[in-house]
Amino acid sequence: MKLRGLYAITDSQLLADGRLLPYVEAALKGGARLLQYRDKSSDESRRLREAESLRELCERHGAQLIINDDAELAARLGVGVHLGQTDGSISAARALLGRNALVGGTCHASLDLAAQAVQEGASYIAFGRFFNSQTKPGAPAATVELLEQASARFNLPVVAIGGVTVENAPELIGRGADLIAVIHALFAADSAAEVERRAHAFSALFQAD
Ligand SMILES: Cc1ncc(COP(=O)(O)OP(=O)(O)O)c(N)n1
Ligand SMILES: Cc1nc(C(=O)O)sc1CCOP(=O)(O)O
Ligand SMILES: [Mg+2]
Repeated sequence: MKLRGLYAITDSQLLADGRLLPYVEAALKGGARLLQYRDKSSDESRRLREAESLRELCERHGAQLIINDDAELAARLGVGVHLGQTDGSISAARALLGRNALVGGTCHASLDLAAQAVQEGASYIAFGRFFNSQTKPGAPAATVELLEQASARFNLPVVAIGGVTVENAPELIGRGADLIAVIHALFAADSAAEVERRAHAFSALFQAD
């Protein structure tokens, strides 16, 4: 499957109080191709329960689930993982999860980090942050030129993350982003219907080009 389109990422605060499953289902109905479960808590049993429910939703909607930070949980569920620079090695995750699993890596604004991720067996390389991020204001900044350089140099899907909105995403896609990873502009919404509308709007950007 070609990895291209909306990459939705969950947020524990925005999706608290019973919003996790209905809002995620709305994002999937709106066309999200990848879903990352990003929960920084240490409540293992809740994390397992939620991740299992998300896996079921993703299966139903033909999307792929990716667990943030936690290759062991990904292995337990038979899904993918996203790893940052301090979350363990991509090659170890690849060995654990097998050759068909999605293993993504954070490359910040560095082509050298991307080259290393590619060499270790990553499925995609993620760059950011491109705009001010409400979710992660301290993330190091990247420029859009990096997307062109990365897509010319590496034969892997390129993900753009950080402050992405429906308004600024077209530039990222135009410069080479295959996937746009979004938290706030997708899930900071008053209703599941609004999340679905936003997800459709993000997804439509990929049909236009
Ligand atoms: C698609 C995608 N890209 C980058 C990140 C950031 O990962 P990381 O640097 O490990 O930071 P945390 O998300 O763990 O806070 C990501 N999660 N997803
Ligand atoms: C989790 C994360 N990683 C980033 C990076 O630059 O590596 S930016 C970010 C937050 C993305 O959320 P929002 O769409 O709300 O800005
Ligand atoms: Mg991480």
